[in-house]
Amino acid sequence: MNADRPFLKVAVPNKGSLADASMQMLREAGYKQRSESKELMVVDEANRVEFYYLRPRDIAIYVGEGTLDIGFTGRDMLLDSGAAATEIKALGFGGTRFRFAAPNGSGITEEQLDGQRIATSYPGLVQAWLDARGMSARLINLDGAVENSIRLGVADVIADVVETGTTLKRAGLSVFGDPIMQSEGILVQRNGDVPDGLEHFVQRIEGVMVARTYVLMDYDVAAADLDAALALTPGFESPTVSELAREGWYAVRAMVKASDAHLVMDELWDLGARAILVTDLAACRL
Ligand SMILES: Nc1ncnc2c1ncn2[C@@H]1O[C@H](COP(=O)(O)OP(=O)(O)OP(=O)(O)O)[C@@H](O)[C@H]1O
Ligand SMILES: O=P(O)(O)OC[C@H]1O[C@H](OP(=O)(O)OP(=O)(O)O)[C@H](O)[C@@H]1O
Ligand SMILES: [Mg+2]
Repeated sequence: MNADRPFLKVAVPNKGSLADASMQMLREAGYKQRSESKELMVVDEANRVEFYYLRPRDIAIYVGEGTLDIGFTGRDMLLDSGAAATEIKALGFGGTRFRFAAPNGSGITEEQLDGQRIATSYPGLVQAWLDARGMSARLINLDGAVENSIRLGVADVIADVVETGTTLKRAGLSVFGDPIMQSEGILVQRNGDVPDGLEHFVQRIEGVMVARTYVLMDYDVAAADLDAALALTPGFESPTVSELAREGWYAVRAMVKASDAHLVMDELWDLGARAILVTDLAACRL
């Protein structure tokens, strides 16, 4: 199958918050992944894909330079890097906000950032935010643990990734102003470039995302209640309706959002549907 096409080269985070979720998604999509954390690359011969394990911050750069075809990274890291790469798919994990924060009770506002020392690991994002407002500040570029920088006297405010807010709270800091951006794990490709094999790769990832979010629901319903039941379970495109051996009854099969499944089952039951079954999806191609 596709034996003559070149191997698709895919960058995967080797550590950090996106690494496990990216590898898990790839495994669910049927790809071979590394079995121990020291492996730098894996060749999946059967699927004609090579996986390279890299720092998440570097991934958009490799893809933008054309060394690798596509990669898993964070939206914040892509924009911070300024690499010639484009987001092609949001992946539904690694959700964070990028925000300014200052010591509790400081009362500082965004308008007062001119001339301040701002510590961050994302200088590209912060500089773009300042430029857009015609402001200037001294950026203190740190590798990580940015929340410590104010206490240690190298900065007045920070701009950093916030997920639960626990790290900020422990450091005695509070966010101020609007979020600079919302981030999540994304798939990136080189600007304007559609490498061979990309379509199937993206379809597999989309299949995993749908299989995670939807369940398959089957139920039996009397003809008189069929329309009301179908309105509750419109499916992804259209539900399958088949006649039952029992006169005047139908069997229905439809995809339902997993988060709504129990509510939908309650409502179907109330309108007279019976034998309501829910099945997890292992994979799909829609
Ligand atoms: N606590 C978190 N929860 C979820 N996603 C996060 C969290 N921290 C960072 N991220 C996201 O993960 C991506 C990579 O950040 P991460 O902190 O994993 O990289 P890093 O700082 O280079 O690695 P490390 O922290 O291991 O040195 C970014 O897009 C970021 O928004
Ligand atoms: O809001 P929270 O749930 O506390 O998560 C946010 C923290 O997680 C990340 O740190 P990480 O562990 O990646 O360390 P780093 O700062 O050294 O990158 C990020 O840089 C914040 O510090
Ligand atoms: Mg980090």
